[in-house]
Amino acid sequence: MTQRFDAIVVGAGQAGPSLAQRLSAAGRKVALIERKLMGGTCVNTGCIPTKAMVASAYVAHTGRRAAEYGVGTGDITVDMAQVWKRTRGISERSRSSVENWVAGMPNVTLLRGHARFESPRTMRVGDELIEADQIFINVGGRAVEPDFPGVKTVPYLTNVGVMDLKELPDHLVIVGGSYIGLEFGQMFRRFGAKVTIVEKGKRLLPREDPDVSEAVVDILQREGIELHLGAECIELQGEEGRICVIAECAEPRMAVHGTHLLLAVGRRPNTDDLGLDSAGVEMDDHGYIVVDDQCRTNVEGIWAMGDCNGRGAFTHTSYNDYEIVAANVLDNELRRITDRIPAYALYIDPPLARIGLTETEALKRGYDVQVGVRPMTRVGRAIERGETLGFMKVIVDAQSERLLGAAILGASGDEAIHCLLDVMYADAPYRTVTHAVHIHPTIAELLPTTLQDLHSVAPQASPAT
Ligand SMILES: Cc1cc2nc3c(=O)[nH]c(=O)nc-3n(C[C@H](O)[C@H](O)[C@H](O)COP(=O)(O)OP(=O)(O)OC[C@H]3O[C@@H](n4cnc5c(N)ncnc54)[C@H](O)[C@@H]3O)c2cc1C
Ligand SMILES: NC(=O)c1ccc[n+]([C@@H]2O[C@H](COP(=O)([O-])OP(=O)(O)OC[C@H]3O[C@@H](n4cnc5c(N)ncnc54)[C@H](O)[C@@H]3O)[C@@H](O)[C@H]2O)c1
Repeated sequence: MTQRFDAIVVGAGQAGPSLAQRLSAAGRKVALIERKLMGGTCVNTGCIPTKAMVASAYVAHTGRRAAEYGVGTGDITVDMAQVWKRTRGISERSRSSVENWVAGMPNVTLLRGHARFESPRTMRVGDELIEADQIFINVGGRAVEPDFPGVKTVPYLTNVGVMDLKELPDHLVIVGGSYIGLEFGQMFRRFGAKVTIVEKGKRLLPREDPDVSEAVVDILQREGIELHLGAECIELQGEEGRICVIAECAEPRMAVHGTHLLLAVGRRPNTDDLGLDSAGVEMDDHGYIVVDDQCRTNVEGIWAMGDCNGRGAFTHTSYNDYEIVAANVLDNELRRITDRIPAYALYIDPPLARIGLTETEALKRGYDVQVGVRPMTRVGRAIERGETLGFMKVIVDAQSERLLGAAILGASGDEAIHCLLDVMYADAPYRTVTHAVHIHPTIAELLPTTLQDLHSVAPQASPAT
């Protein structure tokens, strides 16, 4: 017999539980379906555990520098089992709180299992058939497992397995030099492993301005991380404990031998086994569910939120998709994905925080670009903390006097950047910031000064991509 609900929410990641709660508060009878761990990627194998590990790595790194600050320590050692235990504890507490939250939601039935469409209004979860007029998909994604020659013969880790290592690898080789590759690369180096990162791009982080890429390379190399760029033709050989990553096409030819291999070459959506064909829901060539500005799919009554719609790849974008859907469906308030200003942080140390356009993008779009740059060596708080790597950079449109974007690669940049982001959301002139009096001594204190020191950038001086 088919069980009837008002709404089905598939996936308990960043959007699903919040939407289930709003629907339930509006008196709807809701089925929330989760096939694995409540809280999804961020809570279990993503942001939360990685940032907990980054925190351990930061302590190890700062401990090694303790004498600079006049603090004595013994030799710094890292107990990976304790790093793992702390990380898992933080992640598990977060998962429990999602579980308890959902368990306390009136009108919400949690079904554990894999959901698959049987028709546009019906889904199967194990032996149960359920139906609803509104279905909200929040199925997230997983690591791409690339078809490199030799990949089937070589043991490798993804973001899931690498977090479960309870012993330090001697030499971790990482393929992919973006968020996951760089965050894990720096943390394992700080834990004491030799780390090599192999990236197919000719420069690291090609979506960022070249000055940002160069500074990130400098930060990583200072810590002894080996980088190989332009490695487009990866081949794998070896066995447990003796792995070889080869790129004949790299110049010079590259062959790196390591003990462990992490593949961090991107994510793919969990849409291949969702029965979307049976519902007639359109996907793009990469399997992302095609949605409009309100997260609606091509099938009336079906929405897709979070990583699986390809319109964002972060926890905050998934959560914002929930807010957009809730506003449109329940509050009769028009909210749109395109109202969102790009914002993200790469959690190496110091972090790279980014909002809006890069300088390169702003020039390409024909803005009358002005840029202000301040090295962290000229930020008092960074000097006092002994963390002076990186710089802050603001990008302004001289015509409208609006902020177009910013990058802060520097201590606490991930926090400080929000005072610029909020001014962008307010659509206020950048002078709002230059006239603001910030607290001394903070990292954000120097943002008004950086904005008072703008210079024009001609299109021909556009940084090479
Ligand atoms: C290592 C790593 C670090 C990250 N760090 C950050 C960070 O610092 N900041 C940041 O903003 N983002 C970060 N991210 C990205 C962030 O984790 C994701 O963008 C976010 O979790 C996406 O949320 P979601 O709700 O779209 O999907 P998910 O959190 O992936 O949730 C989807 C849920 O759906 C379930 N599911 C899938 N298919 C089905 C089905 N058929 N039936 C039932 N259930 C199903 C899954 O089990 C999962 O629980 C990181 C990601 C990784 C991998
Ligand atoms: N701080 C954060 O917000 C954070 C942290 C971790 C992960 N994430 C999310 O997780 C997602 C996945 O991260 P990711 O780093 O795996 O993917 P990504 O898509 O950001 O980067 C993949 C990298 O692998 C490289 N690559 C791809 N194919 C390759 C090949 N054949 N050989 C060598 N290099 C190759 C790419 O050039 C790129 O640099 C991101 O989209 C991000 O949104 C976010």
